Amino acid sequence: MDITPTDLPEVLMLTPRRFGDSRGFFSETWNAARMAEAGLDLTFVQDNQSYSEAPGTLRGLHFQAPPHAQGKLVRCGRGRLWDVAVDFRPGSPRFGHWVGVELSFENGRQLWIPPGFLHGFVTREPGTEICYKCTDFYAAEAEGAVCWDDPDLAIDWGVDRPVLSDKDASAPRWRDVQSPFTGTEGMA
Ligand SMILES: Cc1cn([C@H]2C[C@H](O)[C@@H](COP(=O)(O)OP(=O)(O)O[C@H]3O[C@@H](C)C(=O)[C@@H](O)[C@H]3O)O2)c(=O)[nH]c1=O
Repeated sequence: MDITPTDLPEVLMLTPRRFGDSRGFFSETWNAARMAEAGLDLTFVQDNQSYSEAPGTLRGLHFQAPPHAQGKLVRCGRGRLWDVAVDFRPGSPRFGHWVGVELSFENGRQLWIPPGFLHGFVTREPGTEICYKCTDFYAAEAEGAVCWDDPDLAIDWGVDRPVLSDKDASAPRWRDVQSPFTGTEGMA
């Protein structure tokens, strides 16, 4: 497993080893003991999958407020997507900064997004599947969102008119959402 920090140092890119043979490949997509040895001692309680038909489908930017804050380990099971994390921790020197990484079935990459970050993604191929492990359960009452095309964040999604849910199409602006985080999330 190769682990590389991104421009947001708490957001990590993980590339599990693939054992290829004449059938295809085998890969451990999560191994708690090995990851703990590598400094990522995490407990996941929920696994999620979503599937998007059209390329240019955008989901985000989402978070869950404490005490239900979620860290997410994201990978692409099929197709290709652009995964984005935004630092939403008050007091962080990188508050409001974002990072994007292409995740695909082909490259097998994963992105670790700690609690305290917004998460969103846009699909880049038809029939794209995303899978992610979460460190806390879904809690509808703790859900929050920031609009994907916020000018203060200026995220380069590579699409102008994405397919959105009604909820995401009417999400509030970054400057109007009070961060519920303490600022220490994601610290080692
Ligand atoms: C996220 C979630 C949704 N749901 C339900 C609520 C709703 O009826 C339906 C669809 O929910 P949404 O429209 O919020 O799904 P979606 O827009 O795919 O939301 C997801 O987006 C990405 C970017 C994330 O990071 C996730 O945490 C989650 O917020 O699924 C659950 O039952 N459990 C869950 O964990």
